[in-house]
Parts: sequence; structure tokens; C-alpha cells
Amino acid sequence: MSPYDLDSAPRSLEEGGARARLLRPFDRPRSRALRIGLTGGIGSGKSTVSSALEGIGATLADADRIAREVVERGSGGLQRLVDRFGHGILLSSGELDRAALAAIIFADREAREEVEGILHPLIAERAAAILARAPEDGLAVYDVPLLVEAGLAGRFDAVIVVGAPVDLRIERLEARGIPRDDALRRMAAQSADADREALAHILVDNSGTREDVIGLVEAIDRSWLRPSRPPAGDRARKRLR
Ligand SMILES: CC(C)(COP(=O)(O)OP(=O)(O)OC[C@H]1O[C@@H](n2cnc3c(N)ncnc32)[C@H](O)[C@@H]1O)[C@@H](O)C(=O)NCCC(=O)NCCS
Ligand SMILES: Nc1ncnc2c1ncn2[C@@H]1O[C@H](COP(=O)(O)OP(=O)(O)OP(=O)(O)O)[C@@H](O)[C@H]1O
Repeated sequence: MSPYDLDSAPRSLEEGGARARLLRPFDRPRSRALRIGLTGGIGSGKSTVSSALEGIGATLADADRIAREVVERGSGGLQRLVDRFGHGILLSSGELDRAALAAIIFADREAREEVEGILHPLIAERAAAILARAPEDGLAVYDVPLLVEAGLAGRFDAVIVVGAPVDLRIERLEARGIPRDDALRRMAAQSADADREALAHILVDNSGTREDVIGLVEAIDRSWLRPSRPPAGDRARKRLR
């Protein structure tokens, strides 16, 4: 690891109603991708931020997406859930009844920990395989809602925490068809905002529009993640030479 000089970088960035703060500088490794852990409570905008990072070339592993893959019909992961919770968690098609499993785990902490004990190692293995493909000078981003809860913060060079006021998160989730009660039950199963923020290098406030936060991600990259990189226009010109 070489020291990564962020001394002269701005400490905060703004794009419309979206803001970012650099809470702690971080080191950038010389010969491998920068490992970024991206987290936030339900409905904070992690997926929006991680898609924006993917859009500027980051290699992305999305824990929620992988969590679906490891319980696909016929998978070993799904079989282990059925062994533990019975066929009541299956739809007639043989697929996981996600609402049924959600009803169990967000009402019963022990059941949730059992499910996490079964699925998290499977998710972590696939995520590691995806992130290992990131080029040396690239960004390897792990979008993982339970980064803090699972004690993963120390595995990353930089932790980005996305946040927004709870009412706004609930409003956005309702617009996506997730009822308020369901959102609140999931929030109760997650760390408090303050616990996530205590581990953040970069804190993103996603209170503005989608366009704001997407623009902010580009500014974060230019100012803090890959500041020594030539601007996109220069890179395109170099390729043409
Ligand atoms: C219970 C399940 C089937 C519900 O599926 P559903 O399609 O309704 O939700 P989805 O998977 O898209 O998750 C949406 C959000 O719920 C929250 N959430 C999901 N699992 C958990 C959990 N174990 N603890 C706290 N919050 C959770 C996260 O904020 C996540 O982003 C699913 O969330 C699941 O399998 N959870 C257990 C695996 C897990 O821990 N996943 C989190 C990523 S590591
Ligand atoms: N700045 C924004 N303005 C308006 N809507 C937004 C904004 N950011 C995200 N959203 C919407 O809010 C919802 C939650 O955002 P997103 O899926 O990115 O959050 P998340 O943290 O990944 O959620 P989850 O924990 O459920 O996976 C989505 O429907 C998304 O399109």
C-alpha cells in the first residue's frame, strides 16, 4: 500500500441536492484495484450509486443480486433453506417464495441469523470471484447492505455509505411497491445510521434527484477515487492516437 494523497482534495462535494463528505482519507493500493465497500440502509440508494459506479467502469458485485442467484430453483442454497424451513417457503413453481421467507426472517431474529448463516458464505464466494476480475487500476465495488452488520468493513480500502432521511427512503420504497411496514421491519433488522457512518470514509447524502447523485458519483471518482486519472475526454483522445 502506498499513501494516497488526498490532502489537497476537497473535503466535500455537491451536485444539486446530493452531497458527499470525505470523513477519513484512505490509502490506494499500487498494484491492485481499489476495493470499495458500498452500503446503506434499505432504500438509501445503494443500487443507484453502484449502477453509477458501474457506468464509469467499476467492476460491481451486488450482494442482493447474488443472493437471488444462490437460491435459484434447484440450487443447493435453496435446498438448504427448504431443509430448515419446509416446503412452505416454495411457490408452486418450485421457486423461492421471497415474501414468505421475508415474513419469517423479519419477524424472528434467530431465523434471520440462520438464513444468513446459510446464504452469506455462498454470496461472499461469488462476490469474491466477480471482484477478482477488476483490473489493477480499476475500482472493485461490493454493494452489500449488511456490510456493517457482518463485520466486513476492514476488508475494503474505502467504505462508502449512502444515506437519506428515513421518510424519504420510505417514500421511495413505497413508490417501488414496498409497503411502509415492511420497510420499517427491515430497517429494524439493520444497523443504525450512526453505526454505518462511524465506519464510512465517504458519506453520500442522496437527498437530491437521481441525476444529482449520478453526477455526484462522477465527482467522487474524479476527486477521491481516481484523482490521478486523466479526464474522460483525454482518455478518449489517447485511444485515438
Ligand atoms: C428475505 C428475502 C428473500 C426477501 O427478498 P426481497 O426480494 O423481498 O428483498 P431483496 O432480497 O431484494 O432485499 C431488499 C433489501 O432488504 C434488506 N435485507 C435483505 N436481507 C436482509 C437481512 N438478512 N437483514 C437485514 N436486511 C435485509 C436489504 O436492505 C436489501 O437491500 C431476501 O432479502 C433474502 O434472501 N435475504 C437473506 C439474504 C441476505 O442477507 N441478503 C442481504 C444481502 S447479503
Ligand atoms: N435520488 C433519488 N431520487 C428519487 N428516487 C431515487 C433516488 N435514489 C434512489 N431512488 C429510488 O429509490 C428506490 C431505492 O433506491 P435503490 O434501489 O437505489 O436503494 P437501495 O439502497 O439499493 O435499496 P434496497 O436496500 O432496497 O436494495 C428505488 O426505487 C430508486 O429508483
